[in-house]
Amino acid sequence: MNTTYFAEIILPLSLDGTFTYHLYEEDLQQIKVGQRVAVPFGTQKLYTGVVHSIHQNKPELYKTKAIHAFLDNEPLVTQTQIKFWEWMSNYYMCSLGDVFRNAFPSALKLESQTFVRLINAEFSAIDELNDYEFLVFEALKLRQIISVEEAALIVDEKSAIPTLKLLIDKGIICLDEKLSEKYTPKIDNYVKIHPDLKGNDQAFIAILDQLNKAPKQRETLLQLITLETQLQGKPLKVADFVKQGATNAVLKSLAEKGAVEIYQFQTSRVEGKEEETSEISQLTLKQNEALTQIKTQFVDKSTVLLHGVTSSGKTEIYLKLMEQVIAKGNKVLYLLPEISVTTQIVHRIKKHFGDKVGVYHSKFNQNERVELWQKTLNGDFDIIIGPRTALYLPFDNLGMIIVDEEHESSYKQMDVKPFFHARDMAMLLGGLMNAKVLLGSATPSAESYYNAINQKYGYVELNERFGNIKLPEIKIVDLKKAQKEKEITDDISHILRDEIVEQLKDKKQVILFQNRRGYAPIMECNTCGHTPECPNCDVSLTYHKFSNQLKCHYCGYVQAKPIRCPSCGSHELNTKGIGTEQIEHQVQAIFPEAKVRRMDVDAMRGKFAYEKLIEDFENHEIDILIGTQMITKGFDFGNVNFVGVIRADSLLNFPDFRAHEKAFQLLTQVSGRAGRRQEQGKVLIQSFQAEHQILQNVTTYSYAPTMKDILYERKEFLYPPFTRLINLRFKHKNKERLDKTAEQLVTLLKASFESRCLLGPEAPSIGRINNLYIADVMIKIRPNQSPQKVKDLIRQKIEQLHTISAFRSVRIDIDVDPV
Ligand SMILES: Nc1ncnc2c1ncn2[C@@H]1O[C@H](COP(=O)(O)OP(=O)(O)OP(=O)(O)O)[C@@H](O)[C@H]1O
Ligand SMILES: [Zn+2]
Repeated sequence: MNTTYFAEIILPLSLDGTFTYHLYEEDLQQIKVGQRVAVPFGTQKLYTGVVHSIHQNKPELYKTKAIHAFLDNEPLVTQTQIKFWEWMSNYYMCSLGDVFRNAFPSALKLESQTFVRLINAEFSAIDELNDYEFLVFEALKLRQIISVEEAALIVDEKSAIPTLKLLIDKGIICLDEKLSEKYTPKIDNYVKIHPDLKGNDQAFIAILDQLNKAPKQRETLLQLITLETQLQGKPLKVADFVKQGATNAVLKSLAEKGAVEIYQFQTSRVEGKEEETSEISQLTLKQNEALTQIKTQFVDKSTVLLHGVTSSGKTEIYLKLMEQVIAKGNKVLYLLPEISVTTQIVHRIKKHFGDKVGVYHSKFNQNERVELWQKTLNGDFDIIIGPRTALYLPFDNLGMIIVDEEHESSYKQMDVKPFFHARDMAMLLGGLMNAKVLLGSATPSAESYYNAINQKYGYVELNERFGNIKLPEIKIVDLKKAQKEKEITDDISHILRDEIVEQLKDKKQVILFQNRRGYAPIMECNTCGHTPECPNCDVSLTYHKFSNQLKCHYCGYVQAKPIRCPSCGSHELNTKGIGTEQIEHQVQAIFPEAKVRRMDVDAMRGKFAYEKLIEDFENHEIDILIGTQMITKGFDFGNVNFVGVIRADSLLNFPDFRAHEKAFQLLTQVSGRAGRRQEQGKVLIQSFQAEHQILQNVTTYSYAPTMKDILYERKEFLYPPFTRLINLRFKHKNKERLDKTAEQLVTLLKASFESRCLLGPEAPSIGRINNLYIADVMIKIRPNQSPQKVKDLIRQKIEQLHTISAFRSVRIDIDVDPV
C-alpha cells in the first residue's frame, strides 16, 4: 500500500471519533468534505458515512480499508454543520456518530439493515440500467422488498449501496417505510341541476310534469334553480341547501329521476387556506418601539430576549424582522417548540412570504425530510419553520434564528442522543454562522430572564396586548370550599359551570385545561386498596374509559380493565384522580347540546389530526375544547373569551426544582388564550390550594416577583442558572448491580466535588421503566469550575469504572443540562 492520503469518515455509530480510510489516486479527484460515501466497517457491514476531513497521517495501529464508493458528486453536508456536530458531541458528551445519526435524514443513510421497496414495477427503459441495477431490479420484481444486505448478495458488497442509490434516483425504488400515513382529504357533497337539463327546455318541462305528484320535490327543484342563479356559478354544498329547507331524502329522489346531480368535491383543509400573499400588518406604536429596541440591542448583543405578554403581537414583530433580514439577502430559521403550534403560524407566515417558506414537520416521513434537506442546501427557502431538529438543516447565509416560546421544555431532546436543548444550540449555531438569535416568550425561562437582567442578552419588554385589550381577569376557585358547600358536580364547580353557560349563550367557544390525559390516573380497589400497576414499570396504570383499558404511559403496556380486583376479587373498583377523558364525559353530561372535543396525544394520533382540529375550532364546529398543555401553545382564536383550568394542584405539587416556574408559565399561557380580539377575557382556575403563592402571582400577572423568588431559591440550593447540572442516569435490569455500579462511580468522583454538588445515587420518582431499574447521580458544576474539565473527569472516571467487567453492562446515559 503506497497511498499517502487518508480520509476521516463520520459513521452513524455510538463509538467515539471518526474512522480512517485510505484514498487512491482517483479518489483524490472526487473527494470533498461533506460528501457521502459507502464504507465497510466491521466484518460484513456497509455504512453510509460523511467525509469529515482529508489528511496524510497514516494510522500506525491498524490497517486501513478503502472507500467503496462516493454516493454523490457534491457534498450534502456543509463544513459548518460538521463543526456544529462536533461541538454538540463534545458538549453533550456523546459520540459524533450519535449526532450524525440524529442529524442526518435516515433516507440518505443506507445501511445493511435498511429495506428498499419497488415502486415502479412498470419501468421499461431497461437499457438505462447498468448490470447491477438490472439484477437488483429483477430481484425486486419477484420480492417487492429487500434489504441492503440482501442486495449485497445479489451484486457484490462493494456495489450494493451505490446501486440502490442509483435506483432511488431513477424513482424505481424507495426506502421502505411501514409507518407512512396518508392524508385523507375532506370530501363534501355538492348538488346542481342535472347537466342534461341545462338549456333543454323540453326535458325540463317533462321532469316538472313528472313531479306534479311530488310537490316537495318540485318545490326543491325550483328552489335550486333560484339558488343557482343567485350563486352565479359557485358550487352549492348539500349541507348548505339542507339548511335552507331541502332534505336529503328529497334530493336523493331528484337525483334518481335525473333532475339533479349530486357530486363530490375535495375541500382542501390545509393548503386551501393559502390565499395570495399580502402585506405585513402595520405595527402599532408599542410594537414598533419594541422592534427598534431589538435592532438596537442586536448591534452589540448576539441574543435578545423579547418578553411580550400574551397576544401582544410578538409574531407580527417577527414577521417584520424576517422581512428585513431577507431584504439583506439572509435566511431565517424560525423555531417552534413542537410542530403542533405551526399550523396557525405557518399560515400567518406563508401569507406573507409564500413558497419561500420551508416547513419542517416532525411527522414528516423520510422522503419528505430528504426533500427539505436538499432544498435547504440549494438555498430555495428564505425562511425555515420547524421544531428543534430543524437546527440540523444545511443552512447557508443564516441571518437570524427566532426561538419562539423559548421557555418551552420540549426544546430539550430527551428520547434520543444527543440530549440537546434547541435554545442553547440556536445560540451556538448563531455564533458559528454569525446569525442573531431572538428569544421570544410571554413567560421567559428563569435562565433566559437571568441572562437578560444581567445584560448577557439584550432585553425588550412589550407590556400591552394588541388593540390595548386588557389581559384576562383571572380568578381562583377554591375547591375545598366548593366541596364543603356542595357547590360542585363531580369536578366542575358551579361557578365554572355557570360561566360556561354564559359563554355558550353568547355563542363563544370555551377552552378547558387539564394536564393529565386518559380517564383516571389511578384505579383502586375499595375493599383492599390494591392499585393495578404496570408489570414493567414502577407506575400505576392509567384507566382509559373509551377503550376500557388500563395503559402504562411509560412503556405502552396495555391490559383490559379488570372486572374484579386482581388482589382480593372484590367488584368495587374505583378510580382516583382525573384525566382529560373524564372531564370530557363530565362536561358532555352537563352540556348535552354542546359540541365537546378533546385535544391530547391520544386524540391527536393521525398526521393531520391537529390541523383538522384547528380547522374545526375555527369553523366553530367545537363549542368546548378540553386539552392538556397542547392547547397552551400559541393558540390564537378570536372567539374564545373564557378559559377554565380544572385542577391546578398537580402542577403545583410536582417534585422538581422547576415545578413552580413551569406552573406559573403554563397557567399564564393557558390564561392568555382568552380575550385576544375584542374584549377582556376571563379565566377561572380551580384548585385545592387557593392560597398558593404561585396561583396568587398568576392572578396578578406578577412575573418579576415570581422570578425573584425562584432565582433566590435556585441560588440558595445551587440550581441553574447558578450552577450547571449533569445527570448520570444508570439503567439495568438487575437492581443490585445497578446500585453497586452507581455507588462505585460516586466513590470515584467523590474526591473532586463538595458533597452538596454530588447527589445520589437515587431512584427517580419512577424507579423502573420497561423492566430497567434506574438510578440518578446529579453533579452540580459551580461557576468557578470549568465545565469542560468536569466533563473530562467524568469521562475518565467512567473509563476507570469500566475496567471492571461487572460494571460494564450497566448503561450510563449522560444528560448535560437536564430539564
Ligand atoms: N400590528 C398588528 N396589526 C394587526 N393585527 C395584529 C397586530 N399585532 C397583533 N395582531 C393580532 O393580534 C393577535 C395576537 O398577536 P400574536 O399572535 O402575534 O401575539 P403573541 O404575542 O405572539 O401571542 P402569544 O404569546 O399569546 O402567542 C393576532 O391575531 C394578530 O394577528
Ligand atoms: Zn410500563
